[in-house]
Formats: sequence, C-alpha cells, structure tokens
Amino acid sequence: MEKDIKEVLFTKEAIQEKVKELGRKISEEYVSKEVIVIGVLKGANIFLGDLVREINIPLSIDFMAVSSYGFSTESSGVVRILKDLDLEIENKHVLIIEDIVDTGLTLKYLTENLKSRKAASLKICTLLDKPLRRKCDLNIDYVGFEIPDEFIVGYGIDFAEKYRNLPFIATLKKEVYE
Ligand SMILES: O=P(O)(O)OC[C@H]1O[C@H](OP(=O)(O)OP(=O)(O)O)[C@H](O)[C@@H]1O
Ligand code: HPA
Ligand SMILES: [Mg+2]
Repeated sequence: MEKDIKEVLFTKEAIQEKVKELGRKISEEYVSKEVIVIGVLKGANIFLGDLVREINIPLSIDFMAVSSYGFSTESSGVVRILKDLDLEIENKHVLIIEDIVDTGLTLKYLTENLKSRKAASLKICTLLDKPLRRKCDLNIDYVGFEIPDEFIVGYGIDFAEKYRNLPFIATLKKEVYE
C-alpha cells in the first residue's frame, strides 16, 4: 500500500490531536442534550469510532450507508441509500459524522432526507473538507482539516475499497487511479 502513497497530509498523531479537540467542543456544546450521532458508512466508521471516545456525554450511535463514488474518483452525483437508520430521531439532537465533504452532494442528499424526520437539531461534523470541489451549498458545523483539491485515502477513506486501514491520511500517486 505504502508504495502507492504520494504524500502524507496528516499523521496518526495529528489526526488523534484533532479528534480530541473536536470531541471536547462537541461535549461542551451538546451537554444535557439527547444526542444521536449518525455515521455515514463506510468512510466515517473509523473517525466515528475514535471521535465518540473523546465525547464525554451520553449519546446514541446509528449508521446510514450511502454510496456515490463506487470504484471511481469522481462522484456519480447519484446518492443511493444502502442502509437506513435503525433509531427514530424525532426530537433528538442529531450530529452527522462524515470522513470527508467533497462535492457536498452526499450530505446535501442526506440532510434533506433527515430534515423531514423532525429532529430537534441537525448538525454536521466532518474530519476533512475539500471546499474547492463543492457543487452545492452546505453548512458544516465542525471541520477537522481543510484540504486541497486532491484525491486522498486512509483513516477510513478508500480508493476502490482499498487503503481504508492506513493509520494516516495521504494523497495517492496519479498512476494508481488514472
Ligand atoms: O461530498 P461528496 O462528493 O458527496 O463525497 C463525500 C462522500 O464520498 C465518500 O463516500 P463514498 O460514496 O465513496 O462511500 P464510502 O464512504 O463507502 O467510501 C465519503 O465517505 C463521503 O461520504
Ligand atoms: O478525496 C477523496 N478520496 C476518497 N474518497 C472520496 N470521496 C470524496 N472525496 C474523496
Ligand atoms: Mg468511497
């Protein structure tokens, strides 16, 4: 795997520090609220696992699975729900956890879908934000790192289902995906 890496953008240690900082902020802002965190599978799985252990207030965890990239580096623009929530979110404070916001189309679709379920509040937390690629308006409440317009992998994020288990976040060599 390592031979395919162009540049490490965030080390394991830098990620860990940022996750702690986000966890502290979320713990303060959601204190005494009934919170459900929703992880967007599969990419957010590893971030969510680390983040919830840095949040020191009671919460529930649920997942949605959606996919729009498949085996490509370009969003298909068509977001499909592969798994819906198990929990009811009516009157609950919902925090969506994402690994990366790129075009924003995944979260646009998800937030529109969840709005109709009458949550008390709906916010977004993403570890990575690639604002230069945005194709729609999206308000993100918690951002770990802003990144340039490059295809990245690691810490849950894949290319063609590979590299999710890298402990760091890195760019891929062009020849790997072209
Ligand atoms: O802002 P966007 O352009 O919509 O891209 C962001 C989404 O794309 C990736 O998921 P993907 O659809 O590849 O599924 P995965 O999480 O299973 O890898 C990533 O995990 C985000 O959910
Ligand atoms: O840069 C990326 N890498 C992997 N998957 C992604 N999905 C959206 N953007 C990316
Ligand atoms: Mg993907």
